[in-house]
Amino acid sequence: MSTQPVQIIARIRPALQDEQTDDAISIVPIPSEHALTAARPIPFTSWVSLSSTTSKSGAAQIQQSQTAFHTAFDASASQQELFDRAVSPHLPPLLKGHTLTILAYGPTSSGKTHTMEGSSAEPGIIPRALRVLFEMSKEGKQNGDITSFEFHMSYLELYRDDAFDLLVSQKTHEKLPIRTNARGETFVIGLTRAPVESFEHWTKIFRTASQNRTTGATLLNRASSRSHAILSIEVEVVTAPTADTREITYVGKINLVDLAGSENNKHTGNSLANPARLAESAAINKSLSTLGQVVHALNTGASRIPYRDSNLTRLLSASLGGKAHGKTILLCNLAPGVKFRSDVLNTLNFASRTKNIETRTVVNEREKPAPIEKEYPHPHRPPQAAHLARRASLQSRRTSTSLIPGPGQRVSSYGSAVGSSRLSGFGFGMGSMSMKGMGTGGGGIDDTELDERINRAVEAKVEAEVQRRLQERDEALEKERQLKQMQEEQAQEERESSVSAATGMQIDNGGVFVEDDEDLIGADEEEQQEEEQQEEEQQPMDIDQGDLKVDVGTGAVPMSSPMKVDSMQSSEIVVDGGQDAKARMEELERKYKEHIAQLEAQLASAASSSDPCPPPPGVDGSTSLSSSSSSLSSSIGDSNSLVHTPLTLDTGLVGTVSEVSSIEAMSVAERKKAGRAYVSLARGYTEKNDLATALALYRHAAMFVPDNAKLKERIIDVEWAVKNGKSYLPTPKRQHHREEKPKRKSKSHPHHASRSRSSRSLSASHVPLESKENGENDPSASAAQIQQQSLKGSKRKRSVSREPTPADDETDYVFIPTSSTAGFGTDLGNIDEEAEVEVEGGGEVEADEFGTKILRRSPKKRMSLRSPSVTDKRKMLGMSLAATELFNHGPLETFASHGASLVAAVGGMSTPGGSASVRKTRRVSDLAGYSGRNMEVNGDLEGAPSKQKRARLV
Ligand SMILES: Nc1ncnc2c1ncn2[C@@H]1O[C@H](COP(=O)(O)OP(=O)(O)OP(=O)(O)O)[C@@H](O)[C@H]1O
Repeated sequence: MSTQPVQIIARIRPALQDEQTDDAISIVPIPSEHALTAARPIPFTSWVSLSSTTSKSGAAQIQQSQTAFHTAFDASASQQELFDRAVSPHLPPLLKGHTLTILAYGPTSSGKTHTMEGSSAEPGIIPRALRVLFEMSKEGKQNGDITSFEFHMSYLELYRDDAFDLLVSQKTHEKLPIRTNARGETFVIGLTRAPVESFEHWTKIFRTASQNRTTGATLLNRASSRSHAILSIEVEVVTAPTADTREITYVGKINLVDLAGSENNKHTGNSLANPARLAESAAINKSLSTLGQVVHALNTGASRIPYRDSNLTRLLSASLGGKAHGKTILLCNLAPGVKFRSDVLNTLNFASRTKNIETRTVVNEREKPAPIEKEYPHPHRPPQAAHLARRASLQSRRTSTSLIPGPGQRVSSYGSAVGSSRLSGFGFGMGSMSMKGMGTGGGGIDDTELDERINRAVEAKVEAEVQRRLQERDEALEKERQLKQMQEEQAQEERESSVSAATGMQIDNGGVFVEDDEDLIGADEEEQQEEEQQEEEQQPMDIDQGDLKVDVGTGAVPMSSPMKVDSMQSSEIVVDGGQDAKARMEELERKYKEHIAQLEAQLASAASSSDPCPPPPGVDGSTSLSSSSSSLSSSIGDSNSLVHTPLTLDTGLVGTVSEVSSIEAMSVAERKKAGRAYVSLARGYTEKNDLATALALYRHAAMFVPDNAKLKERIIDVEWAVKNGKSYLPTPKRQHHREEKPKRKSKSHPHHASRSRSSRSLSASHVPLESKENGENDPSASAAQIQQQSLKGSKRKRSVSREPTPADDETDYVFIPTSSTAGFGTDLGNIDEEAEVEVEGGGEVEADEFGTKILRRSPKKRMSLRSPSVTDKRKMLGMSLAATELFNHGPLETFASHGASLVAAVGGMSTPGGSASVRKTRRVSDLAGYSGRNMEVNGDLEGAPSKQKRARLV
């Protein structure tokens, strides 16, 4: 591919009327010796000499400049002479697929428009070139060299750097978008591409279009062009086939650019009085400045050519520099006179830089595809066919760089342009075209395809943008959701804390729990944790947004209606489900009390009879819990709805079918809890020496934990004692301090104080069972005494007067309720403070940090402190509510396995608290069975009775 420099041509116009003539600018032919003696002939023929001038002070204002031009025309040169010497020689190649670009450059009023367009009397380069092109085409057709030819034209102006279609009426034309594709090819979207039938036809179109161009009057030019005008003529010529070649289609193009002139506002008279004119001037000068920068960058070999800095340079990029192809002529119009000296100097400098720019010569041709491809489809294509096909493919590829579309679909609004269409693209470069014949030739890009490509590209970009925004929105929503979830979790934790506080259940370092028969059931620390975890997983109880939904796992009886728990209430659960719920709770409480009273009556009856567990009223002996016909579970609830079939387990225990099935449905943790509850209850009877009842309860406990060896041994021991009429008292339980769990969540809450008080109320409810019947050892009474004493003392350290009781010899530890004599409801007001309490009269009372005081009679034995986990508390609450619900509505099967044990455990400890003062807090927590389990004063039930134990028992 050959290259060629930009042709630099100068033309100085004659002085106009009223213009002074001087010799400031002169054209001097280059002496022959300069041109011919050089080793390489100098292609320039003329020098344009700019004489120096001096100011009044004598200093040189403008240095003399001599710029060599390929061709220079003085004021005497006619339009015809200019055309013949500078343009005409370059036209024939257009019919062979070449591209020619002519740029008219120079200051305003230097004769650019005159040179390009001219007048009817003195036509300029454009009409002359068109006439010649038509004539050559016709001549070629006449002599048979050309089969056919077609002309198309487009005409646009860049007004203030915006493109407007001059083939559209100025009233309706609108700014057209200019696009540059990935290959750096620039085109104008929607530009009309009008077919031209003849030179006359073209003249008519062009004349009308030129009237659409924006012009304005300045001091220098009454019809000054205010825009850059670009006329593009495409010439498609189909040559006739010869003996050696087939039919070839050439697509040549000539771009004729009439640039607006650089303006000196001092000379043109543009002022603030006419801001629009100033803006036009600024736009013109800016675009020309960018053009100069582009030329300078090309000259200096800069890595970046600022084509994109203006639409003018974008559109001229195909004619200037790197990717430019075709021949480019820079026609520098010069104006005479001192007045134009500086503008002329700038033009000369521009020309001087431009002449070093080279463009590539590219021929845009397309040979008619050989039909052989159809006759010899691949892979059986003969060598000749393959060669032709490859050649055609290469041609197509070469022409596929074209941005000039084929016949457009859009009908031009240009009146006389019959069959005209809107160009969807516009380009300058050689070979940058795909003409009408391209479609049949299979190469190039036609209008439709180009539009489709553009649409696809735009759609892809739009889609990508939409996707990006959607993703951003999704991310924002996800963040919002996560934030909301975090807030909900936080709120729920606070609610749980509040609920725990309301029920008297501590989340952190809760109340004191005395380890009872855990060892009997086998709940060591590790197992406890595992159990809690299991509970966490199995426990579907959910506290959400104030709705307390209770489900107690496998033995679950969901609440028929979620109750709102108002966490703001302390000391007791306040059912915030309206008056109905409140009434229902009161009804449940009433029924609960009735059952407690009933149970106590049964127990009292059992104690006075030989049957340790007499059936409740209305229940016959078949509904037994044990072989001794105890019917504790059946005594609770409506027994008529049960099928009580005695069932003997391998433990020797008997339960009902329904109860066994319910037990089977329970989780391991639930079974253990139920077992512990029964063991606790049994212990109470053991300590009352009601061994028959205790045995029945132990056996029933074994139904829940049939594999517990310790429990089996306990049963054997008790059976032995019953059988032999001996008393039996379990060895005091080994005590140990269970490590308190770290706080799960400790959040600052305004109700912490009340929460603590409520928890202490629960702690105060931890009254040992043995105190029930032992008046002297009644912890309530003791607590009253101690409390009265403690109130007299200091907050931090008080002396407590307490007389040793006989029971102290048997019971190692006594719980001292600190809240009230009844153990519930009344706060002392000083229980927030940790206190050490000295016990007068032997022993000492310790208080945990929550105020629950423990009388330690023997320093050898200590209480075991354990805090319930959150899971415990949840379950406690859930089970208690479920049990309460079961009282009223639930199936007895479930209640028999859950509620019976719970209520039974509660029944053994309720009396000390005083039923009259039972509050909801107590009711709920007690119903959970937790209090009964943990309040038990222990004996050590580890292992089978030793010989010493047996001896003692005997
Ligand atoms: N070679 C010439 N012979 C006679 N008159 C000329 C010649 N060149 C220019 N003129 C006259 O000079 C005046 C200005 O010319 P023209 O409008 O072509 O300048 P221009 O460079 O196009 O100005 P602008 O940049 O402001 O559009 C016109 O009246 C035109 O007829």
